[in-house]
Amino acid sequence: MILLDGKKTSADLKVEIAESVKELKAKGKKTPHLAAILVGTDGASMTYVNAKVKACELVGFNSTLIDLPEETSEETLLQEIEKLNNNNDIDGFIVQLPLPKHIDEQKVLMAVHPDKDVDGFHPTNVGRMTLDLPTFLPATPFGILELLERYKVETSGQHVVVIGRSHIVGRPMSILMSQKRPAGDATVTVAHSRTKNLKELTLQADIVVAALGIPEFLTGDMVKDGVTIIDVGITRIDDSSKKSGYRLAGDVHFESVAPKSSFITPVPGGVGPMTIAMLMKNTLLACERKS
Ligand SMILES: Nc1nc2c(c(=O)[nH]1)N[C@@H](CN(C=O)c1ccc(C(=O)N[C@@H](CCC(=O)O)C(=O)O)cc1)CN2
Repeated sequence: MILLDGKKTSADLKVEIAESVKELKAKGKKTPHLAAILVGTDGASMTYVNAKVKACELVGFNSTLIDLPEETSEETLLQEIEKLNNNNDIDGFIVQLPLPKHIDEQKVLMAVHPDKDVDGFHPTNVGRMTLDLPTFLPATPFGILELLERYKVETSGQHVVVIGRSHIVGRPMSILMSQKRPAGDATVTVAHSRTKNLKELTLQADIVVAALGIPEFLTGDMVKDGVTIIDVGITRIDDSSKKSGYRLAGDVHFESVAPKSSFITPVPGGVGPMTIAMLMKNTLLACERKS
């Protein structure tokens, strides 16, 4: 069993991105600048946004964090987005999800200019991704492709079962892995909460992408020997024995699944850190595209 080490791979990627930034600077080009909008005080979202700002520092980007209170109106948020769309120094920006319930997420994501949409969530960019045209790929699926490629996991002709159909992970993952591309060319099945014979499907899978958000859902009896496992889930579970007060659980029951796997991502240290690194890659691309 080989661990797909997202922590190390993302660190390698950040070194590569930092090199590109140095080259840009040496040529007198602009320093990439990422902005992030955070609405509210959700603990996990704060952790992720802070990690994005820290990653910017590490690779030599400029960053701007716009921290808005929970009660921010949709209108105010749309105004903040418009300011970033019109700010020439900002190459790309993200609105951290989830948003508070009173805000229409789709309306917000559609307000981000596609050229600055480094999350790849705008319908224009989703369409371009679907047609396999140059665009910003959503960071989590992009990170999974990068991990599979760097670890030389065979995907061509393999049966991939993606559990979950979210706009951020499951849906784009299924599209990307079915395309003719590195870490693609797979035969993909998308399973979700209404799927009737899930275990029958996962038992046939060469690769399982677990992205349903139910902790430790996928167990050893649901997979075949030699399977590759991509665990996208990160749930915080109360645990008073930990200093933080919680432990992190993936969607995969690691203890029973790992012994049957050829490759498996851990939680933490698997897909999560790759998400941050690929956001940096998209921001660099946004900056390079402008110059
Ligand atoms: N605008 C966006 N919102 C959200 C996205 C996104 O790509 N864009 N994805 C997720 C959250 N996310 C990034 O924003 C993210 C999740 C997890 C990690 C990560 O590094 N996790 C660590 C554990 C960290 C911890 O909780 O202590 C790990 O897995 O090792 C980074 C980014 C939803 N929202």
